Amino acid sequence: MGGICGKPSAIGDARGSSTTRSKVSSESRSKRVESFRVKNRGEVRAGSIDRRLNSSRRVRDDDCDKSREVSQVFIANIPGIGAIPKSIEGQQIVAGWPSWLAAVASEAINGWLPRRADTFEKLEKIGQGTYSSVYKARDLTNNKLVALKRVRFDNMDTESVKFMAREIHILRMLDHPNIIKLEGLVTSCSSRSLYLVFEYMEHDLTGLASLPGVKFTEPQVKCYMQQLLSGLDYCHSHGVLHRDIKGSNLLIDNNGILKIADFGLANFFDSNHQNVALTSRVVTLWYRPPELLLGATHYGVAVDLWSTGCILGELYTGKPIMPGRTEVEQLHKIFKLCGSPSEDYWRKSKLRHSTVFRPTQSYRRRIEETYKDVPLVAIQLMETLLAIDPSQRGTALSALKSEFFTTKPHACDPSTLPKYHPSKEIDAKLREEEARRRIAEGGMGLRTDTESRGPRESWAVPAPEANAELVASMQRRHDRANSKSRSEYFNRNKDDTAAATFIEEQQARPSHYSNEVREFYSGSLMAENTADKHELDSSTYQMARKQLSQDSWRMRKHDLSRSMYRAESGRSTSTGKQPFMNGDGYKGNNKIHFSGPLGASNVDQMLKDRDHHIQEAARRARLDKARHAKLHSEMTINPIYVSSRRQPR
Ligand SMILES: Nc1ncnc2c1ncn2[C@@H]1O[C@H](COP(=O)(O)OP(=O)(O)OP(=O)(O)O)[C@@H](O)[C@H]1O
Repeated sequence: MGGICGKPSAIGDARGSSTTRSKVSSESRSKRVESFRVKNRGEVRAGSIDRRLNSSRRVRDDDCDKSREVSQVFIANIPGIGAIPKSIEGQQIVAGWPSWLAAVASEAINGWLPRRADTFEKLEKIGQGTYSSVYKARDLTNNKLVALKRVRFDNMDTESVKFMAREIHILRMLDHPNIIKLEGLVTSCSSRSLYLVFEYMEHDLTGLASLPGVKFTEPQVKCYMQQLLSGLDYCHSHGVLHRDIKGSNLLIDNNGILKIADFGLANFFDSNHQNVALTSRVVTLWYRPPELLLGATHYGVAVDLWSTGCILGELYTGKPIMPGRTEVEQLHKIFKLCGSPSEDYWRKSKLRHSTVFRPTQSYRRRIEETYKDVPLVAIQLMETLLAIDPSQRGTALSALKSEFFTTKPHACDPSTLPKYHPSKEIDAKLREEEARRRIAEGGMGLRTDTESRGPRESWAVPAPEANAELVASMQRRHDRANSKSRSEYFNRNKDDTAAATFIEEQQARPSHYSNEVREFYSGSLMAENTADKHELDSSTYQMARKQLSQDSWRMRKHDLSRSMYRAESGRSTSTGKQPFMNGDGYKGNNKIHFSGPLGASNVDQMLKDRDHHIQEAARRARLDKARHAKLHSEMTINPIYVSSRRQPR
């Protein structure tokens, strides 16, 4: 994919060779296009691309072979995708699709021809997702700006390609003003990656909300919510769950139009019976509903509605409303705000993790009292969307008919919204990094989250670890031949983490339950070891300290704690000791904390202690570093001194 990734300086060099290539193959190309057009009953629409091919701004794609010359054509408005006979796969290869893609994703590309890389001019990177990078580019065929989402298939297992094929398949099916439009695909003959071509959107909601000084008005919030719910209603009525609704996946253009993007986790669902098992490892942690955290595998539209409720709260408050760092903490935040599930709910839902996650005390619902400044109609909608029982959340359509939209002030027209500077989640991250760098340069040392960032920016971007399980889950799907689609339909547990399966095993074997599950949860909530000697001597702690200087603060906290946990658990194993836990899963100020059953006081205390330990460890690391620096300067000045002095720990 040299063309897409090529630097502007390479553009001039590529001009001659591409032009020659274009002339040489023009005859065979038109024959093949014609043949493909006939075979697809005239669905192929040849673009007026040849003129553009002579453009001086064309980028290099030297690696692609001549068979790709046919590819400067695309199709619009593809009807539903049916079963693909084998002969179509052959035609697809003739039409320019790489055989590895046609073999696995024939349905997804059916009726389309690949775009070629040198019909785009790459401009800049605008997004970094879990398994993809997104670039702003210019489509040289029509001079329009586009977004190119590059998906790499490093180890090229067919399951990864099928996973991507589902995203393409779903995107092609959906056609709605509030859903991002997939305009084409670019393949590379040289590398096994694929570019998805989308219409270009200037903002995403996370980036916009984190712009300094931006505060949304009520008509504006209603305008965004109306568009989000309209897009969702369309998805749901077409049998598609998005399963990753969050600010950075809600794109907004300069005309105020909001479009739902990133269908990487989307899937079809059975709207009537919900009898098809789906994975519970979906939705970014902050936006994940309680039933998924509790291991539900039969669910429907309610998962997207929960995330929508989180977005609504975020639009009013300017920050994510439940930013948990781990699944346990996320559930605790949910219970504290939305109340704990009723007895009836626990009994009926039979959720896999309910035994271990069930709080020892019940929590009261506190949405209204928490958001006193939010208008009542918005609170009412939040109450519905953030119902603990998914069956109480209604539908996107019922939300659209709610008083929130019928009461004045009404949603404004998107075109009347203020125009903003382009802003993306990636920009918010960069601003955050810059702010941290400035603080570090100012000699203020390491700070906690809230100390080191502005109030608005501070919660704009999910912590890298906030979605660790989801990332790991997706990574597994890509790394191993263990696709979500396969596992969801044939074995609901395969796609879940070993840890989740582990809980089930433990539940089946009550005699081993406590110790093993405690260990699992100590990993989940993270265990802290505060023994100075152990921290300072262990090589893992040294590694963690090294990371302190490299990573973002949130990442630092996460890795530091995990390294310390690993060190601690390694020691426990070597001595053969099992960690000790008292009745409520919390063991005072020292050593290890376990999540165990949730109790309001113990979790709050645990989190407080954990932050305290992390700050302590960071402080000690700073002191240690200063000691090293001092000693180093002494050694440099006075070599004799060195030999007579013992090395520091
Ligand atoms: N059509 C587009 N126009 C402009 N920017 C886009 C477009 N599509 C994506 N982006 C930017 O790229 C970012 C990442 O894109 P996307 O969410 O599709 O990738 P991903 O790998 O699935 O991400 P994640 O893992 O965060 O869900 C988005 O948050 C957005 O800022």
